[in-house]
Amino acid sequence: MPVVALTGYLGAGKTTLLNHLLRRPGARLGVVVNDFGALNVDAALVTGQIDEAVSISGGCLCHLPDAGGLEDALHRLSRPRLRMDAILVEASGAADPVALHRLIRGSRVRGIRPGGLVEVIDAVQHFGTVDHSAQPPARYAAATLVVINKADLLPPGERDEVLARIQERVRRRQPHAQIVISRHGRIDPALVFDTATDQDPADELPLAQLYRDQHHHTDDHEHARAASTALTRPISAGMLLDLLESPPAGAYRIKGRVRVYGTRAEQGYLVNVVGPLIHVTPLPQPPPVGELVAIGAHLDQPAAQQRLDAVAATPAERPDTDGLRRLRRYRTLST
Ligand SMILES: Nc1nc2c(ncn2[C@@H]2O[C@H](COP(=O)(O)OP(=O)(O)OP(=O)(O)O)[C@@H](O)[C@H]2O)c(=O)[nH]1
Repeated sequence: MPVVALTGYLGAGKTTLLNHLLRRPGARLGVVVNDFGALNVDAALVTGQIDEAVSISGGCLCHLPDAGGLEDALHRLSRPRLRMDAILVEASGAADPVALHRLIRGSRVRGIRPGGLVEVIDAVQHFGTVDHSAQPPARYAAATLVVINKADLLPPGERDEVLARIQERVRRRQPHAQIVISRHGRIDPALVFDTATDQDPADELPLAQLYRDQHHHTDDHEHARAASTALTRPISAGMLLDLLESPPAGAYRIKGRVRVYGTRAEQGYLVNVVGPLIHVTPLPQPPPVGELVAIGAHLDQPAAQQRLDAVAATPAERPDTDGLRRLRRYRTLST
């Protein structure tokens, strides 16, 4: 289960973005906030006790008093019976994103993985608040997805120039972050998490979810682009690692279920990439049919499709020792 940090300066639009994600039909989201007084999650989306990890219509809410509390909250929200699609941690405006990111990466809670850090920027206030020195703000170092919000409030004549300046400042600190522009935090939830539905089989293939994403035209946000391929045979561990370590241009997330030859038998793996974060988990059984999906707001779709198809079209015939060694570096214990 991905744990996604949601950060941004005071008033940038974190809660607005969180509410937008909570409105995603069918999403089961655990939400951790560290200052409930400042939280204004849509009342309609929240029921139950505030300081309990209670399942609610759109998600789950609990209170985070301190760093130790984060571990406890993640533990409670990651319980398998809650069947969460993701846990979102909304930091207070004063929180240090780099420290929060470190806490999530260092978590010892089983069954979770870092799902990226979404930094929300107020396009109007940016240069008057967080970015006023020669060096771009250190807080961007940990960002995987930067949402430049309140674009609607920029005067039309200045809009493009201001947005370009903010992007340039972010890129100087964090060249690999994916940057999207938004109004009222309306970003494609597919950039942040996958939504499983009760109709999906227990060993759900991401394609079903992708299909829903691509054919859900009533949404009020720009759609992320995606490329996917089915894997009918074991793939080369080396080619897989090349893909995960050097993703196609514009890819923000890569996910998949794959089969590779281990030294003794075929092994299945669940792979997840978010920005620079690579996560590999062994599956109890190799999947009969595997799959790879790449998603990104600015994905070069044809190039991504070619890369994924090339992996699918080069089935491995035997264990690839060097590839397996690289794979093991990322491998985490299955839970
Ligand atoms: N015009 C406009 N207003 C926005 C946009 N996004 C958020 N707002 C408004 O900005 C105000 C602050 O938004 P919040 O989502 O509460 O910001 P926050 O980052 O959670 O704030 P704190 O938790 O206090 O740090 C609210 O009044 C929102 O309605 C946007 O894109 N355009």
